[in-house]
Amino acid sequence: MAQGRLEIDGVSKRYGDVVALREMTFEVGAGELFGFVGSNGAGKTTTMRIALGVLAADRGEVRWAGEPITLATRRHIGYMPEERGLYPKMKVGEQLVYLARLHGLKADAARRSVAEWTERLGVAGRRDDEVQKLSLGNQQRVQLAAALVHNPAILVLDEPFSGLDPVAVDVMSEVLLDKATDGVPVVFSSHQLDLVERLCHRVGIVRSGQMVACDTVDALRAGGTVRLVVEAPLAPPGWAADIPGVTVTEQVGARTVLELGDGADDQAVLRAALDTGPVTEFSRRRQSLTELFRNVVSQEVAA
Ligand SMILES: Nc1ncnc2c1ncn2[C@@H]1O[C@H](COP(=O)(O)OP(=O)(O)OP(=O)(O)O)[C@@H](O)[C@H]1O
Repeated sequence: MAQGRLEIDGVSKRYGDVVALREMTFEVGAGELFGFVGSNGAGKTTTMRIALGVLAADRGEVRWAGEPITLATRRHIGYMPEERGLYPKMKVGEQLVYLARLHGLKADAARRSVAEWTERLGVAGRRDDEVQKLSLGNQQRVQLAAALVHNPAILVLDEPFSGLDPVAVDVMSEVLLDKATDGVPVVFSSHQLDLVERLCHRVGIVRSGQMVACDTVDALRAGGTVRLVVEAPLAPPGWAADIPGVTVTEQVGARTVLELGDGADDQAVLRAALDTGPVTEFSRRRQSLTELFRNVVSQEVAA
């Protein structure tokens, strides 16, 4: 199957008076794992539904491998909806075979694929159980299997990690990385930013229906505030207050976290710390995606 990038190009959408998306634009390359993050109501689900074609955009276009997505190409998308979409009274195995066949697999291939994915996702022993008898986490594993059984060329997953236990998170992470390695563009939304930071090649931060930052986490960090962590057990409160260009953001016990402004000298901080007695830790701390996210979102609010 042809590999290609998924492009969301200038997509706008209103629900009555509510503007859900304003020229939403980003792309996910073949083989790329893309994390889609944003506050509640920012427009992630709306974007994903439009990418899948279950919702029409007011303006803009979604393309795959350079061509607008059509009914035929939609069959190659694996989608995991936020509201989940399994039939509660149907047996897990029957349901997955049905879904695989709906996407064009022959009966034998569908059964093989269902056996493979339920095994991989740890729900093979539940194939004869009704979906409603499974725990929520296991239903979610089945939902992921439903997105994968037809060997999709694009994966679009709405909060696939929510509510999963740590082992299931590892299984899900591994599957998504493997699909990306196979050349599939994979986009998923999540509020678990540590996970997004760890897994994704690139991240898009969306606010009020617009993409406000989109890059690798390292690139998004570049130019951000430099933070220092200093542990000086004998330092009195306020020991760093008079160092030029330095703001203390946290002081708990022996540990102080400081932000360096433009031109601030980290060696001046070290000297001031040593003046108080022993220094047991002195390190630079990289901004986490959570901190980046807060900055981007608050900048936008201020704008
Ligand atoms: N069917 C609908 N009718 C009216 N407004 C809607 C509808 N669906 C979404 N919206 C509105 O569109 C905006 C974007 O919602 P969307 O569900 O896409 O956000 P989200 O980023 O997925 O949020 P969350 O993280 O909470 O799932 C919100 O203001 C929401 O209230």
